[in-house]
Amino acid sequence: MEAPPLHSVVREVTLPDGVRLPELLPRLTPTGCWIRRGEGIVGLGVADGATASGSQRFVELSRWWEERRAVVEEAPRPAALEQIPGCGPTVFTSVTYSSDSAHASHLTLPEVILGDVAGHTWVTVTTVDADDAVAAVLARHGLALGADGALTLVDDARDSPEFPATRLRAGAHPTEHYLDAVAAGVEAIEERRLEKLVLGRDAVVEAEAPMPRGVILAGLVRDYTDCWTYLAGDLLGTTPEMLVTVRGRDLAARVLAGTVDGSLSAAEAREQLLDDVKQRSEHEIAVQSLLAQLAPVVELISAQNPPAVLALPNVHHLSTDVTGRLSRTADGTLPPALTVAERAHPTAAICGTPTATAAELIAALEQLDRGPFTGPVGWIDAHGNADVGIALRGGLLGAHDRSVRLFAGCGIVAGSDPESELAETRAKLRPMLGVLGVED
Ligand SMILES: C=C(O[C@@H]1C=C(C(=O)O)C=C[C@H]1O)C(=O)O
Repeated sequence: MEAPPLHSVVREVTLPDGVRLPELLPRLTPTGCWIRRGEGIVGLGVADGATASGSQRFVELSRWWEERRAVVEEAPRPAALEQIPGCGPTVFTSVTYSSDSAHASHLTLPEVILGDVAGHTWVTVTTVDADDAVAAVLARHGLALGADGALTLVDDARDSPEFPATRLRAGAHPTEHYLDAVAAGVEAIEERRLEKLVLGRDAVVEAEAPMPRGVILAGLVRDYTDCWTYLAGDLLGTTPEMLVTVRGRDLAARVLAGTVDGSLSAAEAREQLLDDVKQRSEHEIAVQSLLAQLAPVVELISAQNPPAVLALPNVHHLSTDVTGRLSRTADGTLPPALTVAERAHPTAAICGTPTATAAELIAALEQLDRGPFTGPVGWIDAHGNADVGIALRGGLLGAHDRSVRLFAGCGIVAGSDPESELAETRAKLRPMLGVLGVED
């Protein structure tokens, strides 16, 4: 059966009270979010969507959006907004790290998307029902649009909701399990079974009442300006690592591997990252894995060399930006963003080298369903532009948003010390623990 068309309208607006999008977040209940350095998009409600699992999850999701975006009937867009990526119907997506996960991978097309990019603020309204008026859709999300383009909040939620009391409890395993897993990983590397693997662990934060998603996101946006703050389905966090950005034929990525604590000064961090053989080789493995995996879909690709140091409030990372140009497929089209993401995933930054050996050992040692953690997360618009990050420094909300399962992991190479790696996972949990008001 042919999919019914999607109807979409884009309007240039001023946001309520003339604020920027991040300031509006605490007063919204978003279903999708992607913000960095104060700019991005926030989705409200769900117009349509798809889920998939197993080894064909990328293919199934990608096919669904290719079919859906082909039947979008869009009202003429204001000229100033024609070229803005993420404007118009856009899906938020989260794909699981492993094909074995019990969690679903999904695409979510919000009914309303508020955008604030490059000095433009707009609203995209997408419906399946052609008779669903823009005003009625906006009203469902507490918004009203004046004739002058001023967007207002109808129920006037001036103040952010109270954040409930929270507490931290252990995840699937006690921390000793993580120390043992790292020690076993180092042993496997010393036996030359593999070069590198990434081991993760989880922790759970419970709340006395539902935690307002908009407040969590606003906190992450405020504290981690240089990261991409995301929400897709029940997954939210703030990631510094970009799996793949697609703008037309242009592709970009940011590879991170090699980490020291954020309490070090810039000079100390540079010395311990740039001048350290172990950190540099761990980083190089991750960069090379991405370049090799993307080779079949690019005609040009290059990596920054030497790497830079990315300073975040909680950690410093070795960081390499990659840029390239996508190859056209046999029929002259460009590969869809999710196909490119599937190629790139999993990089050695979140899995290891060789990939298959590392993936097997991760499953055996972590004993954790990572779900969407370390999987692709981001958005894809109807022109095929996309930002797909790696889901790090985040967690998965539980029933009624009264709990969140957090995840953090570390790259293990020859000579890695279990206690230091455990400390590194603590540092990587800090963005979420901070905004959830929990002390580790
Ligand atoms: C796995 C995580 O981070 C990854 C591991 C890194 C490392 O070991 O140095 C650095 C960045 C990420 O690629 C995480 O944040 O949970």
